[in-house]
Amino acid sequence: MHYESQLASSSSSYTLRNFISMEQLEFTLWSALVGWLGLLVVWHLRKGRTGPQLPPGPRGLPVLGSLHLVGELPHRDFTKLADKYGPIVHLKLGFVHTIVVSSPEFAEEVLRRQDENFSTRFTSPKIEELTFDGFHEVVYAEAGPYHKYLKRILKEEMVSLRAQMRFKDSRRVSLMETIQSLHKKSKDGKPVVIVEDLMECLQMTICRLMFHNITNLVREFIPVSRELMFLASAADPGDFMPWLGRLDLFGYNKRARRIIERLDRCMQSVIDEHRDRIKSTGVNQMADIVDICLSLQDQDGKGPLPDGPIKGIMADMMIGGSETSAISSEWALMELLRNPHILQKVKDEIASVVGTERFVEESDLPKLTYLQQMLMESSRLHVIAPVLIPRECVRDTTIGGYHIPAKSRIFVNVFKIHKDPSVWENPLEFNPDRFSQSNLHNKRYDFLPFGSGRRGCPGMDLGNLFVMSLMAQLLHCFDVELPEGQRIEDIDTTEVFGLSCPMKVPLRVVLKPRLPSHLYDGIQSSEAFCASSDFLYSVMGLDLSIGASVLETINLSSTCMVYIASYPQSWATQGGSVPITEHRK
Ligand code: HEM
Repeated sequence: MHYESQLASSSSSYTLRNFISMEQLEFTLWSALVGWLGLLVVWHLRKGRTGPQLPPGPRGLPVLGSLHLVGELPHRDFTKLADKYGPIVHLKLGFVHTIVVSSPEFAEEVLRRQDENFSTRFTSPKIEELTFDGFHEVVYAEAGPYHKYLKRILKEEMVSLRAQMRFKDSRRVSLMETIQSLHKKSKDGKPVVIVEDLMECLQMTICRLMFHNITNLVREFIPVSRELMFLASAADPGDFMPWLGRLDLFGYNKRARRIIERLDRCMQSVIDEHRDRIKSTGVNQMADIVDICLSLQDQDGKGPLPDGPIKGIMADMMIGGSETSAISSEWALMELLRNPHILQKVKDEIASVVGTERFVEESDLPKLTYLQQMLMESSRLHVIAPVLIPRECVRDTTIGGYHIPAKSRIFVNVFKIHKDPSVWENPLEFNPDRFSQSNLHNKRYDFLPFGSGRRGCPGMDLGNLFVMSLMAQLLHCFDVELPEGQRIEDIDTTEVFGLSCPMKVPLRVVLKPRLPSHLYDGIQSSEAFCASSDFLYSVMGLDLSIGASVLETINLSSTCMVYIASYPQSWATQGGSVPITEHRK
């Protein structure tokens, strides 16, 4: 009994002692936690006061951040934010730090001074699908030696004016086919959705530049690459909440995989066909871009440019080259319809240079300075990539004294810069004269239709050439009018956001031929062109570029050149130019 009561009392006193110590322990732990949190808050506040802060911007909601502030036209929403918070804005889009710069000064900081910090693109599971044999094409390639090499090949060997000299006839035949087809359509006087014809013209041109005359593949290639364009620009929840990317809620990753497989098959057969032809004839005629790419490989397909990147280059050409130029032309046409006095001035200029007894030649283009000014003005008001293609910051840095965390997504709001009243007088007015020789000024980052820096557009020269020739030929061959009953004020000038920004309601126009009918009737068909050029290639072994030397004399006019020369786009900033031949060894 004694033993039992002793045990009972000892056990109860043990339990009590134990309880008290637990309470003390808990108290101590809580005090430590509160103290630690307090210290953390003080440290954070002090850090905030002394270190650089994030740029100003909206606070955002939990999880979503400020996604609700960005709608279908992000460049317009970013512009509203810039009006409220200033030329550099920070917002969280989902879980992603997002920085929008909207002044020439901050654009220069991103595109030139800190180009290296902002030279990569963000990736997502969808973008990871967009590879060929595991190789990215230029647009999404990670910044580094591979991107630099591929881009240099694309620019110097394929899309520069020098490289394009050999493809003059391919360009001409597609353009003249379009004129012929528009001429037929014009006969019934019905309106045409002009961007569709322009797009087809450019896609055919690019296919011909790339693989000369494999017509059946061209037909397959065009719809597939359209789907690729859509997928590349489609916004996905995974872009803002990275863990959602793998769930593939909208099925984009799967679609991207499928489309790349199709495109890959299509391009591989083009490459194989070219390789077989070169093997069987023992000569690479350098007749198209695939031939040029294959010249960088040895007979077994090895060398610095395997098949994967060649397919990437073809995808870049198709995506980068066709839609951008077609849409630029559509916007320019729209502005001309809204400004008949400017349209008349452009037509007068073309007539004075070309006359009325022949079509426009590429050698006429440098003389069409007012047309060039008009196109530059149109690309100022209607930017094809209003926030460029977003980049990612590779390391912590500062802009204008503000902290920019590594992995932030960066948008350069060219849309706003191009309409900044402190840079452009009456910015909303369509006035080609602001690009005339006498009005040129030396500011570099207030006009960025092709972006700039390491990620700037490599196809600027070719894009300009496409748009110039299309517009010159179209305006020379046809009087372009609005359909009967449609007033200028009825034109809907809203845009759709995407990889490029087309008109929401495509422009419909009525075309009336202006030249003598025998000219349209005499347009050579593509079959005739292919037959004659094939004959030259295969029988006589002639390189058509010899006969296509007109482009040697083509330089954009001095107006354009001053601007382009002032583009900080140079390869010098990318580590100098290693001669391409070194990569061929
Ligand atoms: C009027 C025609 C064109 C316009 C307005 C245009 C515009 C642009 C813009 C704004 C960018 C983003 C630049 C940046 O982020 O700084 C870009 C990138 C690019 N463009 Fe173009 N472009 C045109 C024609 C072409 C053509 C003909 C090609 C053909 C090869 C091309 C290929 C590319 C490529 C590969 C990139 C990605 C560059 C990189 O990430 O390094 N573009 N373009």
